Amino acid sequence: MTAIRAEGLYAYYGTNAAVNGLDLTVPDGATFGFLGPNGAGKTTTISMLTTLLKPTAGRAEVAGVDVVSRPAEVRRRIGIVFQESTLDQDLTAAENLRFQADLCGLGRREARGMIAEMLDMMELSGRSNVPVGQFSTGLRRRLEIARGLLGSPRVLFLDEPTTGLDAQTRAAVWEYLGRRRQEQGITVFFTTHQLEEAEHCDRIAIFDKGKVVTEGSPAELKSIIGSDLVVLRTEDDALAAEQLSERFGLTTEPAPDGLRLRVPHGPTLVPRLCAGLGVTVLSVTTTSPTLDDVFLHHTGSEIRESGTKTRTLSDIGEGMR
Ligand SMILES: Nc1ncnc2c1ncn2[C@@H]1O[C@H](COP(=O)(O)OP(=O)(O)OP(=O)(O)O)[C@@H](O)[C@H]1O
Repeated sequence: MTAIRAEGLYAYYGTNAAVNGLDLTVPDGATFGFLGPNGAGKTTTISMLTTLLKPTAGRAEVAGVDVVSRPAEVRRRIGIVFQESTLDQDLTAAENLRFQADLCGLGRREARGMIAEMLDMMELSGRSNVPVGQFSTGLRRRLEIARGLLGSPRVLFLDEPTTGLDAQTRAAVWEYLGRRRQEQGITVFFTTHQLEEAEHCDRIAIFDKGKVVTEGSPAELKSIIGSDLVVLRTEDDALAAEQLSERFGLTTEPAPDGLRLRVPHGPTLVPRLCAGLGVTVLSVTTTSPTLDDVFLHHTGSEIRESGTKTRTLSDIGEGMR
């Protein structure tokens, strides 16, 4: 079964198309990353798929149910973890979950069992009676995920689930989600603007300006870039560039860290290059394509937020192929 299917989905705020004709298919049981920069329309997409916002046009099904015509049924089959915390700070961890269990319509006995199970799985059992106001950001996030999983959803939606978490807590959250997915086969759909996070996915859709620009597994998407970046520092870079062009037909670009070139398979080619050059090689590094490269390749801009180095298409070798 398909967990999520969207066809020609649009969301307008006034005249601004936040989601601009989205087509999407998420297989059952997948961990699917919806990757895009700030303002791309990720939250708006999640809002439509979770029935919180009515699409301006188009249709979408979640767990086989239409989000517009049968919203209550969709809600019974999904869990949501919002970008901002929606926990009640004055209630304890267990009370927050009990409140959610009531909303899910779980019976008393069933609720008690599930709450204990969730707290245990998220390693929060020892804190069940602590008010959430006393929780760290990481603990709150864990509790929110526990709450999202409480009604045994078929599809769990998470909007930027690990934003603001340190690396250790982020890793723990992914471990919990992975375990849950294995045990219950749920589909995990999450948005992120952090490329490292997308490595946890079976599939990724790169989303920009309200549209999916490409989709596939991380490996498939990286293979589209198809080449490794080699940075070569020699005793005479100008001469090395000349020889690489004449002897190997390779185009290079001078950069502050050395000569940059793109080759199909760096580890195989680099020893041949070094041996064939009549210039002493001081250092050489080979880097495989990253999702950052993939994003840049498809959108012409970087996903990273301002304040970091701006790269251009030539950095990923667009001009060399
Ligand atoms: N309630 C609203 N009213 C008007 N415009 C909105 C509203 N919510 C979002 N937008 C606009 O729609 C576009 C998409 O916003 P959205 O929050 O869906 O993006 P996002 O990809 O989730 O961004 P972020 O990563 O910053 O959360 C943006 O231009 C935003 O300013």
